[in-house]
Amino acid sequence: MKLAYRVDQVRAMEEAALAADPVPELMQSAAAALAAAVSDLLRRRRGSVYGARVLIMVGRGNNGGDALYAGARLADRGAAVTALALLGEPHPAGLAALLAAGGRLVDAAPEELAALDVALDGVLGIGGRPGLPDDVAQLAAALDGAGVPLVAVDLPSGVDADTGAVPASAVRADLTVTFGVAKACQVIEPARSRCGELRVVDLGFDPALATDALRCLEPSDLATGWPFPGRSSDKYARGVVGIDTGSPDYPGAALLGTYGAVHAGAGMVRFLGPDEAGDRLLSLLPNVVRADGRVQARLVGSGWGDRPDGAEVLARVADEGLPAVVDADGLRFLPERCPSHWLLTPHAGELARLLDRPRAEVEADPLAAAHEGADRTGATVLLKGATQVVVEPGNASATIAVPGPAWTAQAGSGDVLAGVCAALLAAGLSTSDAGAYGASLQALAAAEFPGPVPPQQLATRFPTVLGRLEAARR
Ligand SMILES: NC(=O)C1=CN([C@@H]2O[C@H](COP(=O)(O)OP(=O)(O)OC[C@H]3O[C@@H](n4cnc5c(N)ncnc54)[C@H](O)[C@@H]3O)[C@@H](O)[C@H]2O)[C@@H](O)CC1
Ligand SMILES: Nc1ncnc2c1ncn2[C@@H]1O[C@H](COP(=O)(O)OP(=O)(O)O)[C@@H](O)[C@H]1O
Ligand SMILES: [K+]
Repeated sequence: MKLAYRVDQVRAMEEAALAADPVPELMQSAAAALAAAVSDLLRRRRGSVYGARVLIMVGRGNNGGDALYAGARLADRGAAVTALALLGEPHPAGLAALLAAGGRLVDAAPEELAALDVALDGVLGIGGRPGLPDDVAQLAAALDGAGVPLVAVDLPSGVDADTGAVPASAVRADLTVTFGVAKACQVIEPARSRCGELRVVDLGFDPALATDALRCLEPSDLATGWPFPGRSSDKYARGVVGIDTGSPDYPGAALLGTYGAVHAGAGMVRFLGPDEAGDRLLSLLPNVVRADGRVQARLVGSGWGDRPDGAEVLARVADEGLPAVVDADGLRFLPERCPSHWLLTPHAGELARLLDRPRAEVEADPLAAAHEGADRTGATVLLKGATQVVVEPGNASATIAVPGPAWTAQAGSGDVLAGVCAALLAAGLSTSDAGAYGASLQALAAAEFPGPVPPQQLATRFPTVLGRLEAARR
């Protein structure tokens, strides 16, 4: 599992490290690692650092300082390094080091950008506000257009470091060399995609100083935490899911959720929704049981439309006390306070309606919106989207699912995912793990295909992915 942090947490870790080591030393460690990463890139692309043409875009903070010191190291190795000050006076000691090593300070970008071998973005780091002045944005876009590899120092300038939003112009990097720990913007879209490859430089920060880091799942976490059946497991150990989804207008949601639960390994699925969907389901999946009986987790809400008894169904599910996934239209009928063993699976529009806010606000800061949703409802929230985040009520931490291709963004994907999450709840996982593992499985399965596939076909790839994960455990 990777961890990522907000700026206030990074600053606290930085301060503690600074108490042990003076500023220049920390900056020198950062610059040395940055110079090494740029040297690797130059060697890969042109064989050597010697004679490479390097442009450094410099702001007026320590981020520019890192870039200038790294530039000095590259100049020492024979690169032709040019620094361009973009926001005023650059870091004085860093600039002095670059000039002493034979680098130059210029007041305009070179005419022929395509002749550059690499550009460093040392404009803004964790002290930056989102967005870039127009001239900086134009230069960054021109470098990108000219095919010059861009290395972001700590983070791509212009992104919002804490939310992952890109509200205005921002650098698009090929490589980001980040210091101490990963930052939230490196794991949340759309900023995540602006980072390119991410390299985290160890500066000896103490992660124990921040208890509520963002937990970013990797496939190995699924291999360890997925409830694979044991040799003596029976269908009840694997878990029985009771599904009441779909409606005459939306029968497909019932089929898709059931596909999700069955292919994610539910021991049994009882389909308790409308007959139209149930009859069709049996012809596709004869293993599905239509009779009520023992159930270990419920799935409700997908494809309900304006179901007239929606609130009563949810009240019954709450009284019964079983873990449950409440998806889609079910979210319109939530009680004042939900049981803590419920997992809500809204997309941004559904969460916006729940919080009575514009959708754009949820999309601009999905993490904050998911926290608000969990705290208000009392249930765990899996907020779906390009970044899938899971938040428990009263818990300042959050889990981010393994990211997957955008092809997943299609009608019906959410229905399948809700079925996967319900199967995981029935197998005994916590609401938070069920949401995060479910969303991760969907992403890993989607990554198996070179392009779009319908969600029901995606579900049939779950067994292959799970088989591989289980084998990786041994
Ligand atoms: N303190 C330390 O010892 C270390 C700091 N490090 C570096 O220091 C960086 C943070 O440095 P700073 O706190 O100086 O902050 P920045 O270097 O991010 O820059 C802040 C400066 O830019 C200006 N600014 C912010 N947003 C702007 C915008 N949108 N348009 C125009 N100007 C804007 C601010 O007014 C301020 O002057 C980190 O990202 C990292 O690169 C690393 O060297 C590790 C060690
Ligand atoms: N850009 C994206 N990249 C990857 N996955 C995405 C992206 N956008 C949406 N998704 C995923 O696609 C699924 C869509 O779910 P949802 O909108 O609820 O569909 P529906 O309700 O029609 O079934 C969710 O799992 C969501 O997280
Ligand atoms: K930067």
